[in-house]
Amino acid sequence: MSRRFGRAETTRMKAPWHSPAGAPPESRLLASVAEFTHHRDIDALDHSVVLSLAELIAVNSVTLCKRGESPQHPVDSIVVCSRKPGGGFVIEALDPTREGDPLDTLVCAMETLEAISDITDDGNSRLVVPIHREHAAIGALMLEAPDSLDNVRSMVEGFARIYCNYIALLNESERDKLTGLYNRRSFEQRLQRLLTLQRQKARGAAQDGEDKRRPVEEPSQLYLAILDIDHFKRINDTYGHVYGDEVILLLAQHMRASFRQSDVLFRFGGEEFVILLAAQDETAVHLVLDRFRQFVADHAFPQVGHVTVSIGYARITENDYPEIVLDRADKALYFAKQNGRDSVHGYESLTRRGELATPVSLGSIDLF
Ligand SMILES: Nc1nc2c(ncn2[C@@H]2O[C@H](COP(=O)(O)OP(=O)(O)OP(=O)(O)O)[C@@H](O)[C@H]2O)c(=O)[nH]1
Repeated sequence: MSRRFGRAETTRMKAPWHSPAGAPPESRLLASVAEFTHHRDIDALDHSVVLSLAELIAVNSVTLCKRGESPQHPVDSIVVCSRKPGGGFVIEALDPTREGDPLDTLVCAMETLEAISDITDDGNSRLVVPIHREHAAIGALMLEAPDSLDNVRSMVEGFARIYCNYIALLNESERDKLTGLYNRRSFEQRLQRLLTLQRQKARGAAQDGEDKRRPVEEPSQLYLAILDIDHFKRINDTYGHVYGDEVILLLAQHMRASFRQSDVLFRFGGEEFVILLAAQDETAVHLVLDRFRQFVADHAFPQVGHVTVSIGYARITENDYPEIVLDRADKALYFAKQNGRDSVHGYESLTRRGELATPVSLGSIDLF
């Protein structure tokens, strides 16, 4: 299989379940479904699905691709489980932004909602099955094997249906009911995913740098921003909670439309939102956040009219505890609230200018 997107995050795996030698195929199948639906964590579930299928069927590899939220980013994540020549499996998370085949084939199956059965350049059989719910694909499964995969197609489609139902349940527990944005519970896991993706991109960029034919991607930093609606209590008190809720909902929709698909948006509770975003540097992140602040200030909400927001942000590095970064961004937000609201402030620049007290260190806050 020609993989033009880069390799990353390798984990050596054993089969997750053990069915006795000679057990009937039905019990192996049930054992594998029981194993993957045991997971409550979406990344662990994804790994378990590809591994279970690779164990059940004599394949070279099983790929699970998850759909992105915009046409510019049709794929959100890709996980591949490959059989090793000496036995056992390797699971890799691949960079979903690299173009070419097999990404194009996976996207085609997701768009047409039709399974694709073909032969790869190196002569293997390939089966791509869309994972869909209510006429919309949430992803696709792709299998490659030396022999024909026609006889396993209905089983793979069954796996796709079970996976789809189960992921819907897990997704519900990760999302805020009013806005559909991620909730606070999913914050740490999303942050870890983003840091992993960041590492993959850095590695990919280094490889591209060695390969002079490829354009080098500009390095970027990760930032965490906390956005809070100003004087929200007044909105509730003046117009009632229903209009208050509508402001929260519309603001969330504007956030989705304004930020990049790769930025991760949370409603942390009440009228407070968190954004995880990548930017070239502090100037760039400030510009993006201030542009959104200005958009909100200029926008007229139904009935309520003009509303403003305050934003505080801080940089995230690999070694930071999430609580520390949240606390830094919160300090910058507090500064904005104390200094006129309707503004954006960065923790690092406030600290450099000596406008905040002592920088936040691990010993200074309660982690639990
Ligand atoms: N409508 C609605 N109101 C909420 C929700 N969650 C929290 N609130 C209200 O949001 C208000 C937040 O008020 P405060 O924390 O005092 O802050 P504020 O009035 O926005 O003032 P500043 O943040 O200082 O600008 C409270 O009145 C909460 O009851 C919600 O889901 N819907």
